Amino acid sequence: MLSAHTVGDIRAAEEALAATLPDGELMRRAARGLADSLGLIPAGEVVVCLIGPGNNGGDALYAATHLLDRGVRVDLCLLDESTVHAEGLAAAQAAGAQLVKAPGGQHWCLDAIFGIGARPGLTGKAAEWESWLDHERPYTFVVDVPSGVDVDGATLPGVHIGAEATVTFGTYKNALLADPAAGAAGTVSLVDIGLAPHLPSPSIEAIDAFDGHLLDRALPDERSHKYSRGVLGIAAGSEQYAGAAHLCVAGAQAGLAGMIRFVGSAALSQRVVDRAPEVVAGRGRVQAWVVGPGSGDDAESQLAMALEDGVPVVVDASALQHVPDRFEVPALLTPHAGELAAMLDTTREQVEGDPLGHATAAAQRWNATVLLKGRRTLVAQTGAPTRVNLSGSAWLGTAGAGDVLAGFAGSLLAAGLDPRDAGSVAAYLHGVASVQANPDGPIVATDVAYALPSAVAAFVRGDLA
Ligand SMILES: NC(=O)C1=CN([C@@H]2O[C@H](COP(=O)(O)OP(=O)(O)OC[C@H]3O[C@@H](n4cnc5c(N)ncnc54)[C@H](OP(=O)(O)O)[C@@H]3O)[C@@H](O)[C@H]2O)[C@@H](O)CC1
Ligand SMILES: Nc1ncnc2c1ncn2[C@@H]1O[C@H](COP(=O)(O)OP(=O)(O)O)[C@@H](O)[C@H]1O
Repeated sequence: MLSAHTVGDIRAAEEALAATLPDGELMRRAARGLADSLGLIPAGEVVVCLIGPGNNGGDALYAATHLLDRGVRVDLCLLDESTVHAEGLAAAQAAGAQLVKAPGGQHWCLDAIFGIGARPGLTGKAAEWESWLDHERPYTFVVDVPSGVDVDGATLPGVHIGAEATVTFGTYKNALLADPAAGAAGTVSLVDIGLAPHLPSPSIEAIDAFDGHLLDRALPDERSHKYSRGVLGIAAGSEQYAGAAHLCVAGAQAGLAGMIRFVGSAALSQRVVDRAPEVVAGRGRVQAWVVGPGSGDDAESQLAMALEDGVPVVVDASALQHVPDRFEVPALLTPHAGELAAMLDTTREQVEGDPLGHATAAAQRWNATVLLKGRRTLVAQTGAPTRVNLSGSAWLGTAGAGDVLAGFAGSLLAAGLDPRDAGSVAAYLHGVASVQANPDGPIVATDVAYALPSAVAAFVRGDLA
């Protein structure tokens, strides 16, 4: 699991760690790690370092001494000569760095304007540097966090640096994992400065290939039978969106439940069973429900029916318009940004501008786990670190992919995972399966469903690493 922490928690941990170390040791570790991560810059090239007033600038100045040692040339632009990290500047200049008035002509750039001490938005000279970057597009590395982003909120309230790569220290920051800020960071690498023992529980987590154990308690064993593995009820699809029923069932069949019951019109049920003969049509006892994919006008009555059973429920698509005031059963709501905007009576742009804030608010508002779909899908639940999904690619933005996800998540819920694990593991494996189905190329939602069972197996075996 990758984890991110808030600025307040990082500062407290850095203080505790620094108290155990000689003066300046933390910055030396950061600078060494940063320089190692800049190995891509060939000797003889010129890198322009944009240096701000704090320790973030200090890190870059000490890293510059290592770059100069291996033959990279370094130009320094100072935001303010009177507040720059003086020892760092002296060290960089002694090693051969040149002061320049403004960036110009360099093909490589290091953003060390602000780190975790930043207020969001760049103005003045820093904003002028950003327009140069935007125009000239040198290959840009960021030190710790892209300058100008909202580090904890992961939003982009004003002018900010956008980069190819970010080198961060100690732990991830919210802005490096969650969108839209994560989109400005490029590829992120983490330098270990010894902070881990001093960090509290994270603000954000991301499942990775080593988290297959999350499925352990929902796996079948030799004593299992179809009922003990969990039965999933699905109320999905309609005359207008018959395909959603098939896709939701296909997603569910790739999960861990032992059986699926489908509830819908006689004609639709017949079509579902024709395609998936393992599915049982009609109501019966279930351990979880999925309601809403393609349900259209039937969504309200289907959700009421599912809630009567008092079991965990996945609420998707049209059923999201009919959620109760507060959920009394474990609930996983799976909106995309447009659907969450309608639920919260705001706009899609507002949700996309602050997914973390809106997903968290919705989780609190409805007493539910909220899985907000997008490039970086979030799974928010009050009182627990929000999970962000890092797997998948833009090819997954294809019709019906959400229906597959809802069915798959429901199947994990029926098999015994809680809504947060069910939603976040489902999003992770859905992304993995989409890439495995056709790396770097087009896919349809059915391809994702067909690739899921082997993604599940590889995750459980630890073979995705
Ligand atoms: N702590 C440690 O032990 C370690 C820390 N490390 C490194 O230190 C970094 C944090 O350093 P830092 O605390 O000095 O903050 P940093 O972001 O460099 O600058 C803050 C200054 O910028 C100013 N300012 C901010 N926003 C602004 C704006 N929009 N426009 C204009 N001005 C603005 C702000 O002004 P103020 O808000 O006070 O008015 C203040 O003067 C961290 O990211 C990592 O790189 C590593 O070495 C590992 C060990
Ligand atoms: N740019 C993207 N990168 C990665 N995943 C994406 C991207 N855009 C959409 N997705 C994923 O694709 C799926 C789309 O679901 P949804 O919007 O509900 O589509 P549908 O209603 O057609 O099923 C979600 O899992 C979402 O996270």
